[in-house]
Amino acid sequence: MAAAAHSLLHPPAGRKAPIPTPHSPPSPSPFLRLPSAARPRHPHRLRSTSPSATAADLTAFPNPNDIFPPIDVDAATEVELRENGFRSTRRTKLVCTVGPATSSPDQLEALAVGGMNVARINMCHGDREWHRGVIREVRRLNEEKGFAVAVMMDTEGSEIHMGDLGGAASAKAEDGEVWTFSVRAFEFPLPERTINVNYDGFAEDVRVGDELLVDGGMARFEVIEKLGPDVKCRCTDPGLLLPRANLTFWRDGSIVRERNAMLPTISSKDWLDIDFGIAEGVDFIAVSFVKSAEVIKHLKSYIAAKSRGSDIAVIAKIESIDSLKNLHEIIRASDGAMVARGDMGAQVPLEQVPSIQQKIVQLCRQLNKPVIVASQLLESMIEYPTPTRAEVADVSEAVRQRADALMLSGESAMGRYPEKALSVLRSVSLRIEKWWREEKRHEALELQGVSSSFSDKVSEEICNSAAKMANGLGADAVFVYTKTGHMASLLSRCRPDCPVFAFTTSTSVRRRLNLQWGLIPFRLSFSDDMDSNLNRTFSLLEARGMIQSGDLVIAICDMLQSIQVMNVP
Ligand SMILES: Nc1ncnc2c1ncn2[C@@H]1O[C@H](COP(=O)(O)OP(=O)(O)OP(=O)(O)O)[C@@H](O)[C@H]1O
Ligand SMILES: CC(=O)C(=O)O
Ligand SMILES: [K+]
Ligand SMILES: [Mg+2]
Repeated sequence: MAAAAHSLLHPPAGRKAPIPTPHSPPSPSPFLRLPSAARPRHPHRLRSTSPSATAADLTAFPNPNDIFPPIDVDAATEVELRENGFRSTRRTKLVCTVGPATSSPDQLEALAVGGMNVARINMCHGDREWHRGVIREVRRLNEEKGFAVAVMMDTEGSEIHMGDLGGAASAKAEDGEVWTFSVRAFEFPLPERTINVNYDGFAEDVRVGDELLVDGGMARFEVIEKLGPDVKCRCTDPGLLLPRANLTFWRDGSIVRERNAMLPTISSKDWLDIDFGIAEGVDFIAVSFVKSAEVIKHLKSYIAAKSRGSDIAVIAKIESIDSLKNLHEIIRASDGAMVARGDMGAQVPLEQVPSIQQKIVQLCRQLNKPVIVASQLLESMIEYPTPTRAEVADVSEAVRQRADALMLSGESAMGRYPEKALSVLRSVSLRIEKWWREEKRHEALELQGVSSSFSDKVSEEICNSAAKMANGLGADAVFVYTKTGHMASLLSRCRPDCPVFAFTTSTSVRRRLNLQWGLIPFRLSFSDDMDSNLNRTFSLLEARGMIQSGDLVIAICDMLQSIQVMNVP
């Protein structure tokens, strides 16, 4: 079960060189104060256990709630902090798609231990009972084992896709074979070389000569004959057909969007799934094949009316040509975005995907929305225990772009090495983040203002200043006390050199912050008296060995809009 904390690729990164921190006692006023500069410096001691302590540590650890009820942090994050030290702890968040390979309690726990921040369930696959089982198991792990894994539900959407393969896990299409794609309702088992298509207009919309792509080109066919509901196609590029694989058809080099362009983004099945997600209290709903901002606004107001007070975040999946056309409005309307490269690669030429990815990542940062880079990051690890060099380079690039989160799909859902794949994401993230900090590769990205009200503008400026001060002073951490999570996300947006400890009273805000770069969300009740908040936090964290006397902390709070700079007493 132990997901190795450190690299499969490199030896464990050694302990980071000691970071000098100035000493000074905390001063009493809640406003901007600096520690006295000319104090002696002492090396930052790391409260390390063994370098590869993850799983063992977690099982050896009693449930933190039993001992320290007033403060909660994700158990695996706490271990990572000890292992890597404050400043070197992982910033990039990790999303794992749960599937048959990872849905048992032990498998889910292994992913949580391995650093999964968000568990994704894809409503294209599995049934209601299966989804409910996974959601409840994640919640149970959180409660009983001290994790804070969030749950993301990903809608099916109503793009054209194949049906189930009559129970088969996959089917192989060979060069030259003739397959029938049909809109007929078949009894199982399906006739040989027959694929059911979910879109009723399919047989009318396609023309002889069109090219049919399965999963964006994993297999290709040419339409050779139309016979009522049946469309005969010859395989021109052999490949593996997976149940419910996405289908697109192309004519004269362009994707065909006939009447299927009118399909709703959220189908009637999706609405039922969304009701289910709201009832089960998922943290994120990712909307597949978003075409416009309207659908996001519609869903957000539905959630607000239906779930009164709960704050499910809506993530726009950018995976179609229409979503690229309306990118700004869609992202502005959403609580985050996903670069869904799988289907996107079926709709735009593959060579355009990398620049689109970079554009979306930067736009999300500008608009202060978390962004997930998804699909095929470690595709070969579905079958093999080590990634290809090219995959490692791809993961590195997403980390270097400072995307908030990376996502595993088939690698964790149905691959042979889910924990190893997660461990690769972890070690590559750590290594590239460290490289970036050491090289001080501060990007040219100039952050523009995102706030509309004056009060928000003040918060934004405080966050920008706090991040800048943290970098300039070599702070060990920024502490942010936030009711809604907004100030924490503004800090994350600045991508500071040290981690951000985000204290929030709400369990759901805390789980939502799991998706944002560099944030370590804690649940803590706090007051509007910053001095007492800080003293309480210091003693709680010190008792847990998470901070120690002398650590330099910059603290901000959304209620007071103050900045304090102080050493842990
Ligand atoms: N709940 C599940 N039950 C069975 N198989 C699953 C499940 N979730 C995922 N899979 C398998 O893992 C593969 C990759 O998962 P992923 O979530 O990326 O789906 P996808 O079908 O490729 O579509 P998309 O991500 O575009 O919705 C799927 O094609 C499917 O074979
Ligand atoms: C994740 C997803 O939906 C895609 O890449 O298509
Ligand atoms: K989906
Ligand atoms: Mg998709």
